Amino acid sequence: MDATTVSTTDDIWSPSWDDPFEPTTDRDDEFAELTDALRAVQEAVTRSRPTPDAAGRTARTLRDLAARLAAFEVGEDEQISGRRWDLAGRGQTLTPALHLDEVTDNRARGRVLVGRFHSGRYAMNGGVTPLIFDEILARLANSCGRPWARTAYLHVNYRAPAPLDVELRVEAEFAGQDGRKRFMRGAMHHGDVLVADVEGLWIELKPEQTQNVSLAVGRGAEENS
Ligand SMILES: CCCCCCCC/C=C\CCCCCCCC(=O)SCCNC(=O)CCNC(=O)[C@H](O)C(C)(C)COP(=O)(O)OP(=O)(O)OC[C@H]1O[C@@H](n2cnc3c(N)ncnc32)[C@H](O)[C@@H]1OP(=O)(O)O
Repeated sequence: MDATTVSTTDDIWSPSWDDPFEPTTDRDDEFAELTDALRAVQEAVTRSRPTPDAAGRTARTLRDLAARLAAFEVGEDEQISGRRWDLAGRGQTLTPALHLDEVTDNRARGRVLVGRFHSGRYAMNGGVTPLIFDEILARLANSCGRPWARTAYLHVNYRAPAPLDVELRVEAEFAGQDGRKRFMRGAMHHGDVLVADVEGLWIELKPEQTQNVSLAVGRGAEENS
């Protein structure tokens, strides 16, 4: 079968794959594998032009997987996604996987490669650049045991289109502190080309600001009703 032929036969779309919910012992980092696979699905869906039949079958498979994972649902403080600090991408798939090579108390360096899933037509989508900057600046702002701080602003300058499928270098610098305010700077390069730069402000949270804001919003709504 050549690469342009789309097969809708059952041997392709009902593969005899391992049941992912059967316990196995031969994988050393199953959750990392799960998020890598999810990224692969995001990329493959974006790159494909399936027949309606193939799209429908794939959708049913994905919905089935979502329903089966729902059996393992936990609260946000117990979830793994976003909290795997040891992994590029932290076990989440919203932000492209950022490989951090260095984080000190005042500098951070990393690498990222984005595919067509994050494309804004032949170059990185403009909303993705702040996601990557937020990731590296937040990691630096909150590094070395500093109390938690949240983003107050990110000012991004887009200097050149960011190419897809090549490694981009991302750097961050702790530019200064004034009380609870932490001033951050960052830049993204492709080779020698400056793709974007950023200034950001992080504000150290007061203890009451580290609570679950969704619950606070819910309480407010009840009180107001
Ligand atoms: C337990 C939580 C932990 C969270 C952190 C996780 C980090 C994990 C690390 C790595 C992960 C990788 C990636 C994940 C990223 C996650 C982090 C985000 O993206 S956070 C989501 C987006 N940001 C928000 O949702 C903030 C929403 N805004 C607020 O909550 C408040 O505005 C807050 C806390 C930022 C400030 O509110 P106030 O009431 O505490 O502060 P006031 O007293 O108004 O201001 C303090 C000083 O800051 C200045 N300021 C505040 N906002 C400013 C602004 N926008 N521009 C300029 N100055 C501002 C003020 O003028 C003031 O300055 P003067 O002390 O008078 O000199």
